Amino acid sequence: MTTPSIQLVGVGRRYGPTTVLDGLDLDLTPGVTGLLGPNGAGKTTLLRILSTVLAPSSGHCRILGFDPADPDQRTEIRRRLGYLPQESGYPRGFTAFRYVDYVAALKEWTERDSRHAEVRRVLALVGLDDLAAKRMRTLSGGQRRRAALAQALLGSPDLLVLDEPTTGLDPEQRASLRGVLSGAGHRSTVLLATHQTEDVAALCERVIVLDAGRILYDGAVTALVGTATGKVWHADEEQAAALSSWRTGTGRYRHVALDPPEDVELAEPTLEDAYLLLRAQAVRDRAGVTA
Ligand SMILES: Nc1ncnc2c1ncn2[C@@H]1O[C@H](COP(=O)(O)OP(=O)(O)OP(=O)(O)O)[C@@H](O)[C@H]1O
Repeated sequence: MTTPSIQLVGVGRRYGPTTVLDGLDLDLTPGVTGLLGPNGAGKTTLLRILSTVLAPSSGHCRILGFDPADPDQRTEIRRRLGYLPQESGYPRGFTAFRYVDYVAALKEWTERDSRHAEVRRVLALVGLDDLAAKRMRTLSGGQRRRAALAQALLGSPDLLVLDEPTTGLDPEQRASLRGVLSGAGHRSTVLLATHQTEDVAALCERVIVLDAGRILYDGAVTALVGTATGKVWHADEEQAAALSSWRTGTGRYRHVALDPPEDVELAEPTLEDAYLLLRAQAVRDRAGVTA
């Protein structure tokens, strides 16, 4: 059995009186794991804890074999970590090359020639090699996001923590990024928080769904998609009671519901369908408990 590169036991986080993460138990091993959840579920908070930016209020973490609560061990984690925050500031006057080179220097990459070679490698990985000499302020939003991603990839880190990496990327860049991340997942532990269920379906074997600071689902993507079988269907009419319902380009409606009618024309479910159903079931369960 592979030793987990991340182990969380009873990890919680509060902001004042508000509990944002509630006693999470989680093991992560190499590969690309998707992290889904609604706005405010606690995804960024979890990623910040894994990146040693934020300390948990309770519980224990072991990251790449080190304890982030110990300052020396925290440094060891940071040496092996690549982190793409949800929002990052940019030195606007720096070129893309200088920005990534600056981060590489902060990461203790002292030998200039090998550092520059690594900066060129990661800029090429995110498709910015031709734009390396442009200043950050003159790049588009998606191009700046790719520069931020390039800094996370420096040194092929053992742990890659990415907060919505595909936001603002065009379809070619998103597809190309999938290649980069699946490659990274061969040797590293990659955790990818996103609202793009297609990216998770395309890339990840495992998905974690966070909801109100708790893990609602942790398992295989295929198993989660399988839970939606029989709950997605096509019809000629609108279905007001459905969880989601829209008229597709073919002129027919596609419906998703926890309790579909009988004898319907079933459609192939997607991860998005399964995610919507999982969340709806959780709301129903909570209402049932409080009723
Ligand atoms: N510094 C902070 N002080 C107080 N509350 C905070 C702070 N940071 C986050 N929160 C709260 O913690 C909760 C979880 O936020 P978090 O950013 O982790 O969610 P998320 O799942 O990443 O959401 P999104 O999908 O919108 O990015 C939210 O209710 C948020 O308001």
